[in-house]
Amino acid sequence: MPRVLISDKISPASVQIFKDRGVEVDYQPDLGKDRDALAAIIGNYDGLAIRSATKVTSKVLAQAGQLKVIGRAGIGVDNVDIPTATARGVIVMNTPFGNSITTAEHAIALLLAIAREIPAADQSTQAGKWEKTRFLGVEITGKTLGIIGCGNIGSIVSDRAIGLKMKVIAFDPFLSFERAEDLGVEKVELEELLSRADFISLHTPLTDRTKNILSVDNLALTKKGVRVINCARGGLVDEAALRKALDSGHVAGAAFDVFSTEPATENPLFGHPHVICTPHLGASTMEAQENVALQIAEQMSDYLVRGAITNAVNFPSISAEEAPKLRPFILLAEKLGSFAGQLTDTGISSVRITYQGEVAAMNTKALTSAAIAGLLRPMLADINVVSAPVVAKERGIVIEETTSEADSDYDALMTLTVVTENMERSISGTVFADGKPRIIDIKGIKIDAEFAPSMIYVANEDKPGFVGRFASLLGEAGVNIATFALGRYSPGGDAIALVQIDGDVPDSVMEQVRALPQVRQARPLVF
Ligand SMILES: NC(=O)C1=CN([C@@H]2O[C@H](COP(=O)(O)OP(=O)(O)OC[C@H]3O[C@@H](n4cnc5c(N)ncnc54)[C@H](O)[C@@H]3O)[C@@H](O)[C@H]2O)C=CC1
Ligand SMILES: O=C(O)C(=O)COP(=O)(O)O
Repeated sequence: MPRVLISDKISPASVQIFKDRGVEVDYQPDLGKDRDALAAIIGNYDGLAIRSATKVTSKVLAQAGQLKVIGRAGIGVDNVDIPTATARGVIVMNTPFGNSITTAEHAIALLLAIAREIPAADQSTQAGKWEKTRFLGVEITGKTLGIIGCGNIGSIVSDRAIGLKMKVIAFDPFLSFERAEDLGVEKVELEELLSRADFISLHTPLTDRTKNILSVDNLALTKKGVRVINCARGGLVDEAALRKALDSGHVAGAAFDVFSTEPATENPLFGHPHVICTPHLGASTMEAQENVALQIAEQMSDYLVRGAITNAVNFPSISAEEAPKLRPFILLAEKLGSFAGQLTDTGISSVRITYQGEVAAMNTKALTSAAIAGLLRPMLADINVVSAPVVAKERGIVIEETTSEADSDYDALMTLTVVTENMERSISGTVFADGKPRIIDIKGIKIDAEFAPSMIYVANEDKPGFVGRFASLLGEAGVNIATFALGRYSPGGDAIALVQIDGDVPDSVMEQVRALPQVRQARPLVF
């Protein structure tokens, strides 16, 4: 009988679901906080059910010899080392929608609480002070709410705020104008949001692009008297800079549920009279906890007992028989998607995926899902291969799939074309006999390169001198080139370089590369 450890405060209702489905359960809701204790016993379990307190690090995973599945009763899986879990063949599942309404309601509660200083007024009143003139709040009717990240939770917050007669503006590069119109929100750029919003509420995942999205510079662009609400992830706001802006009176208030270090026992925001803090309570309602607990217990049992995969963030739903043949193509699809996603900064209107040769006869639905998940992952919180097409559709992205078993230069060829408001870019790849995915064409330019953990993509003019100067720049910065692939349309025409490097490339070096006269675009890529 498979064994599952529950190491966080997940509703005990989940225990019965596991038992009813033939899974043995060990309910130790406080264990997750102690990484050493978790690492000491994790080797005995096939499944681990968690919320956000358990940190599933590579050290914990190294001891998890028989672990097959990690189930997150909630949305964010940033407390799980997913690359390591994936490398160890451990499926990571979440419950992408079970607590979104509850979290949106918490953001609205904080918005009202900070507008009327309810916690401070409560404390003062219960201390017998009756300070009626101290607490002069602001009305929210007619005020502008700026939503940063208008996905599941951001769109529910928008809906509730519109109900409260607020004007909602949203910055989200992946929000289509049609979807914004349906939601009744005005899609704007970040700078405009910062300059117009009376309240700002954050609802993005924490990624390289969203880290410190409210930085010292961006806070300086906000309207005097703005109030900031963060119910998404700590790290989206520079907390020290926000404290300074509160101290100077530029920012009138802040309400935070999440912090850059959790549990937050000390924080720059603590102690300010116009700050409200809650201890990561966004998802903490009876209803949401019941939803996510029952859902995760069902999903994990289905996998452990029947091999069915639902809501996995690191694997598509596929049967046991087709898995070995499909796996390298799933990897190819994810990487082609990831390549395109990392190069795309504006809203995507459509994606075309063409399968030629032997891949056309495979489970192209799973492959397309994997490609879309790879494409959207740089922008979306923990998107999974099952929900990727639905999420894309919700965002107004049209997906076209074409299959042709006719011969091409390759036994199997997959081409992904991304269309945005102002450009179209395609990339093709195949899987070689060694089982490794390879890039063979970018924007119609032939190239031959493997995907590597750290790469630099350059689009340039095919003029003498570029390769030498580019390589010298990297060399002078101590960046070692592992492989170097070049391609071009025609002599002197558009060209690309795809370079595999050891380690990361500093931003300053990328700036210098972009400044080379022949360079049109240069991006670091990670796979
Ligand atoms: N406080 C709490 O207890 C809870 C917090 N959360 C957190 O809330 C966040 C949002 O969750 P969902 O709405 O379910 O995620 P989602 O994936 O549905 O939405 C995220 C949105 O952020 C947008 N986005 C990504 N990068 C962006 C950027 N650079 N600038 C602007 N927008 C960007 C995406 O396009 C997407 O629409 C996650 O971080 C999640 O972990 C979720 C549940 C409970
Ligand atoms: O679902 C999420 O992303 C959350 O942040 C909720 O976290 P929690 O389960 O309350 O520890």
